[in-house]
Amino acid sequence: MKRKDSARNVALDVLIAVEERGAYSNLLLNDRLNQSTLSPRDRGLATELVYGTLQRKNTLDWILNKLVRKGVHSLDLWVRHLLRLGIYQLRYLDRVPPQAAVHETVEIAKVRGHRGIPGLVNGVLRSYLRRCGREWLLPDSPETVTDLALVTSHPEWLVRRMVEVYGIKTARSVLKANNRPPGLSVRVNPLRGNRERVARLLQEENPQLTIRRSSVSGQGLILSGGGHPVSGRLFREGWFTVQDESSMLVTDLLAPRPGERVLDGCAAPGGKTGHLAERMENRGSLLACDVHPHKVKLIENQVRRLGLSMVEVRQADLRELPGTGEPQFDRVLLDAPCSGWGVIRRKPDIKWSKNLREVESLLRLQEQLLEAAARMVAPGGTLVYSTCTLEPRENQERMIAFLKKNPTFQADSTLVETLPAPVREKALTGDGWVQILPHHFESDGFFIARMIRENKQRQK
Ligand SMILES: C[S@@+](CC[C@H](N)C(=O)[O-])C[C@H]1O[C@@H](n2cnc3c(N)ncnc32)[C@H](O)[C@@H]1O
Repeated sequence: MKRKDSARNVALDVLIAVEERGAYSNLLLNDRLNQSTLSPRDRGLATELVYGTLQRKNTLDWILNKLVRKGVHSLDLWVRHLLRLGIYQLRYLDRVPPQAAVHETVEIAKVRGHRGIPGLVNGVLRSYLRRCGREWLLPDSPETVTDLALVTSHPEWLVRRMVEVYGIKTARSVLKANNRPPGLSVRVNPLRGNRERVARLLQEENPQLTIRRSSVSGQGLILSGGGHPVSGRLFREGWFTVQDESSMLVTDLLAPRPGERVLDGCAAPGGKTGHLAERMENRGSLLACDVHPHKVKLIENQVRRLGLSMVEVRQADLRELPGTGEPQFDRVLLDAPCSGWGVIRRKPDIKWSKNLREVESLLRLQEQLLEAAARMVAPGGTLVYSTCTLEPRENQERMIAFLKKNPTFQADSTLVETLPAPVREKALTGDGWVQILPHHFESDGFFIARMIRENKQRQK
């Protein structure tokens, strides 16, 4: 039988490939959707199935382990994913009638598997429906690590760490927020028009959109309610860029001015590079560097679309950039590679594919990158260090170690005055850094530290 290009088949292909190749779901899904002939509605369903199934893996497996005699891990990889997809629809997707979910899932099993598999799939899904009720109830307000891991569907090691760092109440809010769908926010390009004007034009181009102003960044708009702003003329012509609000705040806090010399040390795919150049009104010098050749092209694409001519894009390891050691930049941004625990709702595979050992290997790289970035900050200049993670060893503890080793830098005490009031109230930490958690503004979790280099070199 020929395989149908359906939303469920696409979702299944992606889920299998994520596990087999350890690749990111968002990239694979984009590729697979681009090759498919799915309608916009089915593309939406495939996307929801992929992210939802990855997000809820723990809870789905808990259910399946009660329904599959030898346990979910005794099944072939593709059958396991197909059953997760089936149960996900039955438990979480109100808009798919249960009979349709069972039928479609069994049809896929018939095409892909031998005789026994459709029967198994049919039996498991029907038995879930039959046994529905108290058996599948989970605590509303879980109190233990095990329950929290099951209810919010995260690995226990991550839940344990979140509870250790933030306490049970905040950890619960973070983990629940990780399961809510991410919003769509865009950054207005002030070189094209101000926020009010771009909001008006976007509304004209997409009448069904609801548009709100961001309370986190003055250039941000939050879009909801449908439409495809990214496929329209305004996007192509560089009037706006899709970017998370917390990520916008990073550049706001570096606050580069027109005419300055600025370095974006880990720049790809270029979200913040474009923002820096916009704030600099395309005047001065901005060097955007990234170590990966294929990612450098992404920065170039961004810069071109936004009509920014001031940016020099360079493929280089920041630690070996010619001129490292010369304090030549007024402002330096280090948006460091990190464990990404602040963006789990966008990339749910992070919680299954990474672990605490990975943090260990990142710590050394972050330290070296920060040392290299710091050497290039001119006296009196500003250094911003940011990550999209919630792990203190990559954030607060990194800062404490850095300031101890580099006494010519200090935390910028004026940060508090420059923060938007809602960020100051929710995300300013006692030691003067910003740690946005995903439930604060329904945006990405981000850590941001701003430091100033002394104007005179310290006498020994
Ligand atoms: C968090 S991402 C940067 C995101 C980017 N600032 C943005 O807003 O679009 C971290 C980046 O650091 C880059 N990177 C990792 N090691 C590096 C190194 N040694 N030198 C320069 N870039 C590096 C990675 O390729 C990755 O693109």
